[in-house]
Amino acid sequence: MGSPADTSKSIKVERYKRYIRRVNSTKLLNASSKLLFRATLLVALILVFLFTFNYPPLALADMYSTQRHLQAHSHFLSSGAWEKQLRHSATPRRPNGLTVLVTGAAGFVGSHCSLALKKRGDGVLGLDNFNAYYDPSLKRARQAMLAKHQVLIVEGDLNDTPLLHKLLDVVAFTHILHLAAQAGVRYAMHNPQSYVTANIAGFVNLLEAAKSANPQPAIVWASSSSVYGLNTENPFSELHRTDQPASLYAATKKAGEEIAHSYNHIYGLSLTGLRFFTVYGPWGRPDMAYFFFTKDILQGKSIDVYETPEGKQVARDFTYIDDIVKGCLGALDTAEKSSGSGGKKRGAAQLRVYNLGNTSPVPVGKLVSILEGLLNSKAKKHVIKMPSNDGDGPYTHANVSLAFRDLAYKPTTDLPTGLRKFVKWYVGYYGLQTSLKKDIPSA
Ligand SMILES: O=C(O)[C@H]1O[C@H](OP(=O)(O)OP(=O)(O)OC[C@H]2O[C@@H](n3ccc(=O)[nH]c3=O)[C@H](O)[C@@H]2O)[C@H](O)[C@@H](O)[C@@H]1O
Repeated sequence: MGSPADTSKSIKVERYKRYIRRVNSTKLLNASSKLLFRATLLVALILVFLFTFNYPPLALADMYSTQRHLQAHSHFLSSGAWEKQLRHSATPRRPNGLTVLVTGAAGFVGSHCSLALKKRGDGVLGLDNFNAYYDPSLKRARQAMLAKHQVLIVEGDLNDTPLLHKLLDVVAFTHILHLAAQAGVRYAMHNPQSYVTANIAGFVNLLEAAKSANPQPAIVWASSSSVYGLNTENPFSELHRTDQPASLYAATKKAGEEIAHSYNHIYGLSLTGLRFFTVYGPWGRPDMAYFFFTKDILQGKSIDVYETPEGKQVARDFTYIDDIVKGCLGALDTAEKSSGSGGKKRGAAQLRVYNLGNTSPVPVGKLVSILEGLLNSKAKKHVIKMPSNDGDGPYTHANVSLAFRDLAYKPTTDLPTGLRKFVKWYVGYYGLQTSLKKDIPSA
């Protein structure tokens, strides 16, 4: 046993040691928390740098797509109610009615077709990504118009694979009317990637989902008159060359036709491509000439009217929307079933391509003079040579005998009649009735 002095000394030594251990461990804690803090700061700085300076489009696009993905997934999770809404919209209200997924349903042709299908008792579910290629508020207005008719549009992208699979799982679609695309001939010079993303990757993604579905739906989709490219035979027939596209837009549509061939061949998907010829009408696309000419004429701004390098007028086979809708419905009604199921081909399936035009080309100068009459305003015309490198062609002219034979397609609206209907809608939609000096003359 030691003396009391020894004991007190050893207690003090022990207390000191504990003190030192505590100090050391606090130092260690401080050091590691400092390290942690610095690491967190570094990670945060790197993230801020990536998002803000380094890859803004990529990082933001990823963020938005993840957000949309999560939104879609949160729909999936609270799925009962959401799935019920999908099924309600997609259920036909007539015996043997079609069950159609319409992609691009908030678009020009998509909204008209969705409404026409719904009105005759078919089930329609829309899909649209509401992108900002042109004023999204017009797309929202079309969506609201469709909602009044119990057509639901799911907000989502063609490239969102889980979403597509989910939609095809929830509803046994008999048909897909695929109209979602990056449209516009000249914009391809400015944003080529958007054409590849929507018209090629998006189309393949849709076909992948459709081929795996059970039952496989039949697919009708929008190709374009622009696939005729440098073809000089006239009027354009489905038998003519389409291997000389004059724009990237045309090339992606032509690629779509070839991709359709391969999915038909490998998986037995029933596929019908429709080559639309410059579609116009109420609820149309603001990026198209007839639409922005109307706006500019009313605002007293000058318009560029193109002529060919040889000084000739350019002409288009302008086709009225109601005629195009009849062609789309005719194609859906005559589409045979896909032959495969669950990704396996069980036999040959239908593969078709049709022109849907008006069979009557009109020079752009004539389009302008019709608008001048309807708007009661003189256009400030600026006639210029067509920019040589923007993919534009001098004229289009459809031979529609195949569509007439197989789809009973027969266009009935001439340009003056169709433009009158467009202008009537335009002044109503934008609330301009009173600014026009006189009423739009009726037919
Ligand atoms: O037929 C088609 O498949 C294509 O029709 C239209 O393309 P486009 O015929 O070029 O339609 P607009 O851009 O409205 O041009 C119509 C006419 O006006 C002319 N134009 C265009 C713009 C302009 O400022 N001035 C002008 O005279 C064009 O050369 C063309 O002859 C659509 O924009 C495409 O999405 C569609 O695929």
